[in-house]
Amino acid sequence: MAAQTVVSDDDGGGESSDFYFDTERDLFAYQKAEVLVQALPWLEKFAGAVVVVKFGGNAMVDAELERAFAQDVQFLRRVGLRPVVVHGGGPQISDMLARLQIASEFRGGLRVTTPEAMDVVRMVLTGQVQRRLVTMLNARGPLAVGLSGEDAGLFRASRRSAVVDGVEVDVGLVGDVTSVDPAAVTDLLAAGRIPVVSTIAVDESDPTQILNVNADTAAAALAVALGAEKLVVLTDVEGLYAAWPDRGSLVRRIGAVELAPMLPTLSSGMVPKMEACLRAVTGGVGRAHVIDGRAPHALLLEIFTSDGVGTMVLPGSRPAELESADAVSVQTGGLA
Ligand SMILES: Nc1ncnc2c1ncn2[C@@H]1O[C@H](COP(=O)(O)OP(=O)(O)O)[C@@H](O)[C@H]1O
Ligand SMILES: CC(=O)N[C@@H](CCC(=O)OP(=O)(O)O)C(=O)O
Repeated sequence: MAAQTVVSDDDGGGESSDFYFDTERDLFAYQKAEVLVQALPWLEKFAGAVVVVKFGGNAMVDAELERAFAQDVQFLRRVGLRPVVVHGGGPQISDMLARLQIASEFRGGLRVTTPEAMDVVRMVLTGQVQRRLVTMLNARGPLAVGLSGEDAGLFRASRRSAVVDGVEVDVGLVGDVTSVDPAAVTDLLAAGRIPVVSTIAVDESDPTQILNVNADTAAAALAVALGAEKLVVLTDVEGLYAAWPDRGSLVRRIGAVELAPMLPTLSSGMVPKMEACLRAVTGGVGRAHVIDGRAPHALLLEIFTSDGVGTMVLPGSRPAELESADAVSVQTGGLA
């Protein structure tokens, strides 16, 4: 007689059952159901939770992935979470500036933004990227509504410079978010909508002037202002690497205490992302995550599986209580 596969299913509450499968088909069918069962404690834990999801321009690499992202966000909303999408669009802005033959450069990770470039930043973020995301999200129901940081005083910012080799350099119309009025977002959430936010800010010293702000830092500021349960940043790497670009050095969990001294050692795009995660968890957001937007459905895997994906940042120091809440162990007895 062929050996059976034994699956020991721990319900996370101390009870455990053994199931026996004679065929691979039976085992696969069980594993499909098991994915849903594993999601149960997370569905309970995150019922009604506000989750701010930052969708980076480099994660928007193809239409299929964008569709999968939209499905994930719809899924979160349909199962009772309250997702808020904050999007970037750096590469899309660079493409448009190149098409319009407007010179563009980054200094210290920030785009040097002339008044001419600022018009393009606003046009691409609010007029193109945000519109595309809203349309895609609404393919499964009219829930998404687009907002810019200009709307209802959402983001106010002060002008900032960049630091290059220890020297301050002027980067033009670039700001740091100094205050967030989340009322427009909370109104939409209360109405059951999915807010989709482009990160243009109004200059706090001149209400007629708009500023270009980094989308990671704006997403963190919004997550703090909303008292979000989670900030999830989707980008084009698996997460934070301790020894970039050594792929063996992926950091799965890190506390704010361990992350803070690491920031000066990081390079390029990871700096604003990890600063944003740090700002979020020190500002009261429960967890911040950096995950790979190139992997289809990474958002669902992060939120509804015990192991999650990518890098998780926790407030304080890295505690030991984080191992899986509902472990399921599979012992194969012949089918594997
Ligand atoms: N320590 C690190 N770990 C992971 N990625 C890093 C690290 N240091 C620099 N990076 C770079 O940061 C990039 C992500 O930032 P960025 O290109 O700004 O993405 P996004 O458009 O999603 O905001 C990665 O593709 C990688 O090249
Ligand atoms: C000041 C500054 O650099 N602003 C960014 C805003 C967009 C952004 O941050 O987009 P990603 O998340 O895709 O990188 C820019 O102009 O590219």
